[in-house]
Amino acid sequence: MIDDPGPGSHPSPDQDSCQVEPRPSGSAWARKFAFALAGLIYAVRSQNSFWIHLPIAVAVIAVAAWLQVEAWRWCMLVVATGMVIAAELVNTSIEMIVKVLHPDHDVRIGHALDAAAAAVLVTAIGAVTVGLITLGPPLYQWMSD
Ligand SMILES: Nc1ncnc2c1ncn2[C@@H]1O[C@H](COP(=O)(O)OP(=O)(O)OP(=O)(O)O)[C@@H](O)[C@H]1O
Repeated sequence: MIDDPGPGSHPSPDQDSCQVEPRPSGSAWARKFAFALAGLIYAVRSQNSFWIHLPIAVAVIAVAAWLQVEAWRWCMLVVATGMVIAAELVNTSIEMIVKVLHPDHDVRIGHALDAAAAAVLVTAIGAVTVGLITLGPPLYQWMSD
């Protein structure tokens, strides 16, 4: 029987083969969720970018709740905010993998890291645009009342 290393630990190369895995059971799904949650917690604690993203996300959610916006506005805000956080997680993952696998300076690695950072920037610009379009009119309405 293979020891379960738990979230935050990783299988050795011989365990990490390309065999077709059996359908995950309930506890296997719980383990997958625990690994993902561990990754989220680690990224938030180690990346100062999240110290900007998360307060903004909380503020947007608070304003939307306070204004009691319609469901479609909630959907837009949740998707836009989720995309920024997801892009930041992928960017964090790429940065950390590069630091382990290729810590030496390489122009191609630089381009790859820049592209990953650009993905975060693009989603952030999109999220700001969505925020203005979805929260702007209800905020204006509230100020006019
Ligand atoms: N190994 C490398 N080779 C070439 N360029 C690199 C390399 N590592 C970093 N860079 C350049 O430095 C930039 C910043 O990379 P880095 O991984 O330090 O991002 P950061 O967001 O500043 O990291 P941190 O999370 O440590 O604050 C990259 O976008 C890239 O242009």
